[in-house]
Amino acid sequence: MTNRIEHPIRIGIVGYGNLGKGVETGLTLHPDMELIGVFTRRNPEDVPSKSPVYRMTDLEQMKDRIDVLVLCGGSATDIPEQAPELQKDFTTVNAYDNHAEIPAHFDIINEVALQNNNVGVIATGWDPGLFSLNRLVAEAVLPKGDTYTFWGSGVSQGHSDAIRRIEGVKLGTQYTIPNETLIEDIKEGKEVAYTKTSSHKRVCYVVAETDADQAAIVESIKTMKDYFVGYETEVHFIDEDEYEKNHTGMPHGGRVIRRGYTDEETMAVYEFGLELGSNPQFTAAVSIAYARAAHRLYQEGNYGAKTVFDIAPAYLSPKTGAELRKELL
Ligand SMILES: NC(=O)C1=CN([C@@H]2O[C@H](COP(=O)(O)OP(=O)(O)OC[C@H]3O[C@@H](n4cnc5c(N)ncnc54)[C@H](OP(=O)(O)O)[C@@H]3O)[C@@H](O)[C@H]2O)C=CC1
Ligand SMILES: N[C@@H](C[C@H]1CC(C(=O)O)=NO1)C(=O)O
Repeated sequence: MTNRIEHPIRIGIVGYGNLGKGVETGLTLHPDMELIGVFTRRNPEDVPSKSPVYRMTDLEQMKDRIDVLVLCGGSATDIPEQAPELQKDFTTVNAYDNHAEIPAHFDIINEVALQNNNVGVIATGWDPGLFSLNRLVAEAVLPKGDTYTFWGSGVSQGHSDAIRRIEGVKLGTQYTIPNETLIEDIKEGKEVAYTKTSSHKRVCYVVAETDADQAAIVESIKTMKDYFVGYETEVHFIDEDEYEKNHTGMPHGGRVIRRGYTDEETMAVYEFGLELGSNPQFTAAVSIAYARAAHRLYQEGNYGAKTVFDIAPAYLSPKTGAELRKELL
């Protein structure tokens, strides 16, 4: 692993939504990184950032001024469209979270990154991301057992982004509610049926456009592949005042539980949990650490697409290998 980087890592943010704001805020906590600018599809004057804001077309003449682009668009449509194109000219990091499509996204980014000798770290964040990593470790350590993932209660950015993309939806937030009884049964060692339907409920609050077809919106949500199909889902239509008053917070969290065995009958429970005051800010914090790793991998000539499974933890830290080894004691 390349030790400490000699100059700050120069970061560009693509897309200024909740996640983009989180990266902008989070970067101020990392002395080895600097924000070069925010890049948006909108008119820069319409973007409420105090940082330099550019049009996407400005990236063309800024290739030599940016080390890593953190792609903060929505996974439903933005990342699949933007990431392959931007990968031609930049090392990138994204928080792509359409789980079913991650293998395909990896292959697309890998081909472009190898053709252009750069790095594309995909599906960072917490799920996918740190939850994925912990599921891997838990299953490697406890090969005999079962793994359960629970999210919430809180706001899923991906699911909220997805409903906001539906025609006729002006504003939308999706809450994920875990089945706490099922969690208790798992921890008590009971036999459980863990399915989409049994494990979570999804509750959506939507502000519809004035002339929108509300029945069509409900149908679009409940039949949305990869996001809502299989889950018990509620859709509530509210006015903009109620939305702004009660549904703009973005707390979340969850836990990965591996109930395993270290012999035929001795049980071990591996649990990794998160309690997040701000889902987007934490997701941004993970993407920032992986932006550091992406730049190091680029400097080592270790090109191509990477997931959290492919990157040694030490690459995430600003500390040198020697400093980290002292912390093992
Ligand atoms: N892996 C993980 O654990 C997690 C992943 N995510 C992923 O992050 C993605 C982004 O989430 P989030 O930032 O909440 O999504 P937002 O809807 O806030 O932003 C998505 C994009 O929409 C555009 N946008 C934002 N605000 C406005 C506006 N007022 N008017 C017009 N366009 C706007 C921005 O692009 P532009 O500036 O170009 O207009 C922005 O990049 C989610 O879709 C999810 O997939 C999120 C949390 C966890
Ligand atoms: N990717 C998720 C992060 C977690 C949250 C979640 C859910 O509530 O279904 N699944 O994964 C997000 O966009 O918030």
